[in-house]
Amino acid sequence: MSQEYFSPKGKSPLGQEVDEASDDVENNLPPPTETTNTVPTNSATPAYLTVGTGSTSQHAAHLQALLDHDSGYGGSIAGDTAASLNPEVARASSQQMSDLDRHRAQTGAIHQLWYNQHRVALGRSINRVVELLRGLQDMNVSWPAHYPSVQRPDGKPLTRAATRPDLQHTYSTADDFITSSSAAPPLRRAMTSLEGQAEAESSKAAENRATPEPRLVSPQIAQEFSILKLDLKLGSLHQAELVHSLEKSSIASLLDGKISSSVKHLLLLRDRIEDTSSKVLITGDLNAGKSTFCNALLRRKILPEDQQPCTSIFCEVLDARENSGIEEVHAVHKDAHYDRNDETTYDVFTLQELEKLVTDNSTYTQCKVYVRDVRTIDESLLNNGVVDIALIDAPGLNSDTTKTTAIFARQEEIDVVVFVVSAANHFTLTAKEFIWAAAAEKAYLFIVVNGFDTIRDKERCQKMILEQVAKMSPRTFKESSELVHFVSSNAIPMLPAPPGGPGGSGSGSASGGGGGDEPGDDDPKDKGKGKEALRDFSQLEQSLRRFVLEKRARSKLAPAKTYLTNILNDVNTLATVNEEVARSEWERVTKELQELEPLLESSKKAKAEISDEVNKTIEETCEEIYNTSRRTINSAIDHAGDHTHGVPYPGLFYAFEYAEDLKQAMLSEIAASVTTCEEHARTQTVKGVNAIKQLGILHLGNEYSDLNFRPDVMFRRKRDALAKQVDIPTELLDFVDWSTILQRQEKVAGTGMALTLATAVGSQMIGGYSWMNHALSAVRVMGNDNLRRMIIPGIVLAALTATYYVLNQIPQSLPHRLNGKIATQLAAIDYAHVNSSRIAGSVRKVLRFPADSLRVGLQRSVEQLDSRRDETLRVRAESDVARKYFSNLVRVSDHERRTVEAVDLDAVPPGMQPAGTGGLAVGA
Ligand SMILES: Nc1nc2c(ncn2[C@@H]2O[C@H](COP(=O)(O)OP(=O)(O)OP(=O)(O)O)[C@@H](O)[C@H]2O)c(=O)[nH]1
Repeated sequence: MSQEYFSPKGKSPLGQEVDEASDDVENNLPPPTETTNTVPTNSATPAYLTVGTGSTSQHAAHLQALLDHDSGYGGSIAGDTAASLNPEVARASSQQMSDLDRHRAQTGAIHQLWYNQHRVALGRSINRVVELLRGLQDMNVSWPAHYPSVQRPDGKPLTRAATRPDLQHTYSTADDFITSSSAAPPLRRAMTSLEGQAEAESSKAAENRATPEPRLVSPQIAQEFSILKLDLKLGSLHQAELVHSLEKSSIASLLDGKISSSVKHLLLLRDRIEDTSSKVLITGDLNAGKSTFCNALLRRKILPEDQQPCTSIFCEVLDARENSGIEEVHAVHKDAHYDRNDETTYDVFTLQELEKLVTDNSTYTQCKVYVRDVRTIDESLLNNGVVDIALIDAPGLNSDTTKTTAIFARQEEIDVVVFVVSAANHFTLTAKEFIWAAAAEKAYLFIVVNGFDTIRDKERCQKMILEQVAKMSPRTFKESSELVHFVSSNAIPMLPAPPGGPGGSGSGSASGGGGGDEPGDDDPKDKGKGKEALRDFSQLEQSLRRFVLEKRARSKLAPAKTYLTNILNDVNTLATVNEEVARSEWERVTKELQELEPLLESSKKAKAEISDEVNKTIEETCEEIYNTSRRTINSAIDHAGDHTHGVPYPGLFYAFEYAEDLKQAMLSEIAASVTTCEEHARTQTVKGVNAIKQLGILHLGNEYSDLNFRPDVMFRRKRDALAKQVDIPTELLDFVDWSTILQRQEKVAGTGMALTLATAVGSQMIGGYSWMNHALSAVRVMGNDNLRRMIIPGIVLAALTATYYVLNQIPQSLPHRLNGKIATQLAAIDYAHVNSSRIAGSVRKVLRFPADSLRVGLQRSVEQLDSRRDETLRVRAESDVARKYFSNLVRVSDHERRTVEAVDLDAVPPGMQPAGTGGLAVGA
């Protein structure tokens, strides 16, 4: 306990000098009219009230109440220890103090209540935002969230006149967005097809489609996003190139990663605001005096100071009470998660070994330095009785460490970032970069301009530094009197170290310059400077204490509030964009569906109708071809014997050859009729194919695949050769055309005996009965003798005549005779039917190809329309869910954002006076 180190005589641990310094400082205060201090200086009121240029009793009471209430140390005494420990003084003011105590307790309670309200409000907001983000993550899986894209492929920014739906940078707020979206063309997902494009597109299909233009955050929108902004500074690729190269799925997974880390961050923030400890990160340029500043805060030389860069690891200075009161160093192993109760995660060193430890950074990345703060709870930062504070001395910023420190600073457990800058060097580029980054994360920075003792023109230095601060962190500048301090850390005298502890030899720091007992300090000029430096430093300490303690709502809750506001802004922007996209997609697919439904119905109907029509066409064509072929072939068979086919009759001796030639000619003629039928069938087939093709083009358009029909290939195999295989042997009787002869005989009967005889002779050959009757009647007419004399020559004559006649009739009779035989044989094999069927069959086969193709095409078209409708329905359902989800998200995130914004951390708790710049201490 710090009280342990109080002088038994009631002296300050600093000795008389401190009292003097305080007195001197008080003497330097402006007249009471300017800074009303109603608290008597000899009261038990903290002596720090006398430090600075002015304060009010309310603020003193406020801080004291805060300390009393929060610390549980009751009316702990601060500042002027001589006065505070004087029992006389305490007794004299006991009555007055009891009122003051009550007031303090009251204001403390109010403050605590006020703080708790804010803490609970932000804690609940964090829970709700985590839920929102998890919901968004789920949604991002089923409906990959759209990142607005306004970047044109040609790099030119979009104008309002641009036809493509876009997002303008004016969409920074929901209201702006709505206004601009009403004027601008509707937003679309970059992957969404434009209006008029027939095909519906699902998220999945969209994923697979090539990205026509970047879908990522445009430079403008990128400005809008702070947390969900996708970090594209990867590799050597230029950001624009990277944007172009990313697919929707990649963006979705990048966003998912961002949301996950944001949820993690929020959970840590929640833990953090529930936690009563506070961490102060002390960072700055190399050799700016960070370690010296830390030591000055502790009033002990704990951390090594050197003119050359020496701090290479993060040193976290904690109250030794957190380590069972033991002062030691825990050097945390690389990659190990520090656990004080697990000694395998660290090595233990003494405080004296710290110097060696911080300069050797090969083994450890950070160390925990447990020290006993020798100061009182109202002076001490570590041992303040309210919250557990840890000071973290970071390595100096350089190109290697800046990123690490920036990451460190961004950690949610860092409540306050104290930036130490050398008064001589001002802000370096690295320092500026760091502050810019940190200012985005932490609402306020605490800036310590160190080494002020080395500056001659102090005013100019202050002016220049403040100008720089204004540019880098306007909010910090606005409260510069509280947040920007010009000090000389090495001028702060060290207190005696607690028994067994190092540092605090009672002298100033190594470089001297400050108070202490060192020789030379007797110089009144130096003494004056030392007191001035001490006063400035005390003011800094008070501000820092206020910043960490009194305003811990701000320092502790502000990061949570800032982060919540930022993430809710991002979520709101993202939700607004996606609601628009989902709505326009829903409208598009709904319209598309209205066109698709009747198209599908008519396609189905057309498919059935066309199928019937094509079947009918095929059947009719084939029937016509069959009938025509059969008629033609039959006719050819019937009339094959009507003429000699140009075959010359070579005479009796070649009658058999003649018959053979004739037969072939007749068969050829019949075969030719088959070819004619095939020709006809070919022509009809071409017509049929064309008719089907027309139907295909009409109903399927370009999708109808032409089968490249070649009519010349039809009927290549001569199946009609069958006719040539007809075997008809020529017989003698074939040469006699009995029917002709009989006709003739009937015409000439009774007119010539010779003919009658010849006929009779001939009839003998067939043994006809009627001829006998004729012969008997002739015998009766001529008498037996005459008959006997005539009979022989008559018979000869008749025979000769008949032979002559028959031989003469061959060219006329043979074709008929042969034709009859051929017809009989062809009828036996059903030649006409077989060929007609074959031809019609071929035609059917040929026509079936385009018909089947048409049917398949129509079926495919119906199926495609069907699946397009299903897909469109799916997209509509998806976008409907997305539309409702994002519209709700817009509302909820906006409401939540307002709830968070309503948590006014800067406001003064009700019933309490403002504790700002006019507070306990006025800045330098
Ligand atoms: N004149 C003067 N010198 C100072 C002041 N503060 C620190 N120094 C000196 O500056 C040098 C560097 O101080 P450190 O505290 O080691 O600086 P640091 O920023 O911790 O250094 P690294 O952590 O190594 O970057 C030391 O020699 C200090 O004595 C100051 O206010 N005035």
